[in-house]
Amino acid sequence: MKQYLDLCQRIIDEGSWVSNDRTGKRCLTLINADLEYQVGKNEFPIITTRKSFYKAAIAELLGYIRGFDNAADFRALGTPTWNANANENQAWLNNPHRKGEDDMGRVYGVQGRAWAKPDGGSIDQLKKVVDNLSKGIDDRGEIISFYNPGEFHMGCLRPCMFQHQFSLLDGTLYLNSYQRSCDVPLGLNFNQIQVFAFLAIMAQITGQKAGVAYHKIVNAHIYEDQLDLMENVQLKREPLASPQLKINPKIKSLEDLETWVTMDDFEVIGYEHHDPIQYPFSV
Ligand SMILES: Nc1nc(=O)c2c([nH]1)NC[C@@H]1CN(c3ccc(C(=O)N[C@@H](CCC(=O)O)C(=O)O)cc3)CN21
Ligand SMILES: O=c1ccn([C@H]2C[C@H](O)[C@@H](COP(=O)(O)O)O2)c(=O)[nH]1
Repeated sequence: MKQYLDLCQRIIDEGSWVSNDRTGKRCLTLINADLEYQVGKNEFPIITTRKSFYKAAIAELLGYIRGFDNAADFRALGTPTWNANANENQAWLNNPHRKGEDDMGRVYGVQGRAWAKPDGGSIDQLKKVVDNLSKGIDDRGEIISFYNPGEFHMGCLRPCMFQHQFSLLDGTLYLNSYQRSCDVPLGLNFNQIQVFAFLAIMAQITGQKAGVAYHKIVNAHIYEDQLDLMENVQLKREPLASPQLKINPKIKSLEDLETWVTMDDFEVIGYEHHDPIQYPFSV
């Protein structure tokens, strides 16, 4: 929690104003932040200075794992977070590749599970990594990349957390996640949980011991209409103790994640938090 608050304060103290054409808003922006999560020690990096809807964050991750390309599937799993990008952004609504209501196009999970090969067929990046890690193999390329510039025009948004690399060292599993663009008040609240949970889940289904997750953020920003709430409400609050994430131990394979797992299989034990804050969202 402290590293999150320190990043917010750094943006306020050292950030520069940048105008953003896509949203038509200005952002207070900082380049480069490195966050670390102790997954092996189960120090769950959930925000306590406001109420965090952590189940929605995990539902997003599960949707990426399942290769979803539709905001309705995300809603059914328990998160409304893709509704606006699928249905309210004019550039995407005008895009001939959009297949109708709720379609997100070839984003995140589609790239992770079905990266199109130029010579036909597709690549399931996630399955390859799971299969290797389950056998104790780290070929120094256990990478899941969502960043496919050749298909940006076929999706509603370029991926923000665009790459995850797993490493096995001395019987411990590590994760390095890379994020090109981060809405710190809204997105990072979810992204921290997702990086942590991704390592915890992958360790569990591959039978490895979880270690540390390293989260690199390049462009970290606060939108102009979020700044007052961050500076004068959230940063005035005292953080509370970090809780633990409990994942149903019956989840043992990628197939389990693809079929029967729901948000009931994830619980945060002892989550104390301050009141919710509703930050404005930019589409
Ligand atoms: N501007 C922007 N910021 C983002 O963080 C973001 C995007 N766009 N587009 C794609 C995804 C969608 N994500 C989202 C979208 C909405 C919330 C949000 O409204 N969160 C609320 C509660 C949501 C709920 O009720 O479950 C929050 O208070 O955290 C968070 C992340 C993260 N990403
Ligand atoms: O997981 C996510 C997804 C999105 N975001 C934020 C970061 C930016 O504020 C927008 C995306 O806008 P771009 O113009 O494509 O950079 O969404 C996030 O923080 N986390």
